[in-house]
Amino acid sequence: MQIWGGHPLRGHVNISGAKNSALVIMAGALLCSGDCRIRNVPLLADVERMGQVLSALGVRLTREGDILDVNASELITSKAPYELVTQLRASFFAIGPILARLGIAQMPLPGGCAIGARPVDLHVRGLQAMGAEVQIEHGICNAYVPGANGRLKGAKIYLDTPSVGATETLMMAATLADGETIIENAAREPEVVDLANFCNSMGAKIYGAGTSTITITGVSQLHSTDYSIIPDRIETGTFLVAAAITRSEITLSPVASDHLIPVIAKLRDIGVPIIEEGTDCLRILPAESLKATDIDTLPHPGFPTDMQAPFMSLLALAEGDSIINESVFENRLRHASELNRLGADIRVKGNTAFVRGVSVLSGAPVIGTDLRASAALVIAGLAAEGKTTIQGLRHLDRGYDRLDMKLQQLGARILRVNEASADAELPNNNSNPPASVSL
Ligand SMILES: CC(=O)N[C@H]1[C@@H](OP(=O)(O)OP(=O)(O)OC[C@H]2O[C@@H](n3ccc(=O)[nH]c3=O)[C@H](O)[C@@H]2O)O[C@H](CO)[C@@H](O)[C@@H]1O
Ligand SMILES: C=C(OP(=O)(O)O)C(=O)O
Repeated sequence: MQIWGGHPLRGHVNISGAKNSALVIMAGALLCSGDCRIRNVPLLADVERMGQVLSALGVRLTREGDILDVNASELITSKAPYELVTQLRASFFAIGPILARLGIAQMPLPGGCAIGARPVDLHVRGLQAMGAEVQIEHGICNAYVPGANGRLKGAKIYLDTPSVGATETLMMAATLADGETIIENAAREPEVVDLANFCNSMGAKIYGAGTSTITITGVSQLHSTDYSIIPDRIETGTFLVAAAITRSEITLSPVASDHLIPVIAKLRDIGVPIIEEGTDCLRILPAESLKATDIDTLPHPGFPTDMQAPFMSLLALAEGDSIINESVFENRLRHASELNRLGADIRVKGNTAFVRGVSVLSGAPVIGTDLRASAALVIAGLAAEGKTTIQGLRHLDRGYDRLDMKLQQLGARILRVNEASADAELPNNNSNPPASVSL
C-alpha cells in the first residue's frame, strides 16, 4: 500500500459492523439448530475464514451484502480444520458452542495477532469446571463431556483476568448447559454484551453481560433469530485518529459513542474537538495543536489495547512527551520501531513506550507486524511528508473493511498495490502522488 501524506480528509465515513462481534456471533450461531440471520457483517478476511471453519463443521452459510444467513442444523464433525483455525483468534471460541451442541470438540490452538503468548488456559479451566475433560495434544485442544447425555453442567467460574475470549467461550457453552453458570470477573467489552444479546434473541437466558458477573441459566435448545451487530468501535477510533492526525473535519456513522468513552476522552485530552451529533454520529474537527498525554491500556471500560497503536502514531506528532503503557498484552509495541523509521522519536522499555513528539514525519517503507500496528502505520503515512509504503496488508485485511477505499473516499492519496510491486518501487520513495489514484 502506498500513501502520499499531508492531505486532509473530508466528508463522511460509514462504519462497518464490529469484527470482534461478528466473529464470535458466527461461532454463537453454532448453538442454534435453526436459521440465524446476522446483519451488519463486515467484509473481512477473518469473517471469510470463520465462515470456512463453520462450513467445514457442516454449517450452511450464504452471504448477500452485509447479511449472513447461517444454518447449523446439521453438524457433521466436531473437529475444526487446523489450517483455518490457526489463522485467527476467534475461531477457537467456537469450542464452547461445539461442546455444548455435540458433547465433544477438537479445536486447534488459535492464531490471530502475534502480540503475546495468548494462552487459552482460562477457556480450558472454565470448560473443565463445567464437567468437560480437556487435554491439549499436538496443537489441538480435545474436549468431551463424560456421561450419557453429554451435557455440560452449570458451574461457578472465576476468571483470573477478565478475558474477552474466555468470557465468550464460557457464556456460549453455558447457554445449553444443565443448570446455572456464574462467571465472576467477566470481561465487560461491548462485544461480550453483543454476543449475550444475540444469544438471548435465540432464547438463551444470560443476565448481567456488561458487568463483572454474568449469570446464565441453561436451556435445552435455542431458536432462530434475526440480529444486527454493533458498529465497530475500533474502526471508528481508527478513523477518528486518522482525522485527528491530518487535522481534518469528518463525520462518522453509525457509531455507538458510549462504547468509545475512553477513546473520545483521550482525543479531547490531546486537544481534538469531537461533537456527538444525534444518537449515532460523531463529527471531529481539526485540532489547533496536538498535546501529549499518557495512556494505559486496560480491559473495558479502560482504554482499549486495540487503539494503542493508532494513538502512538498520533502522539508521535504531539507537542511534548507521552508515556504509553501496554498492560493487556506483553508484546504489543512492535510498531514503535516502524514509526521511528518515519521519523518518530519513541523508546520502548518493557511494556512501556516513551514518545517524544516531533514536528514532522517523513514517508518511508515500513512493515505492519499485526492488525492495529498496520493501521497505525497507515495513519502515520497519512500525516508523513512524501510517500510511505506499507507491507503487511494481510493483517489489515483481517480486520478492516476496505480501509483503503474508505480513506480514498475521504480524499486520502492511498493506493493499494500488490506487495511485490511495492517492493519494486521502494527506491523511488519521494515520487509525487499520482493526480488521482484508484483501486
Ligand atoms: C477476536 C477478539 O475478540 N479479539 C479481541 C480479544 O482477544 P482475546 O479474547 O484473545 O483477548 P483476552 O481478553 O482473552 O486477553 C487478555 C489477556 O488475557 C490473557 N489470557 C487470555 C485468555 C486465557 O485463557 N489466558 C490468558 O492469560 C491474554 O494473554 C491477555 O494478556 O480481546 C482483546 C482484548 O481486548 C482484543 O485485543 C482482541 O482484539
Ligand atoms: C488483536 C486483535 O485481533 P485478534 O484477537 O483477532 O488477533 C485486534 O482486533 O486488534
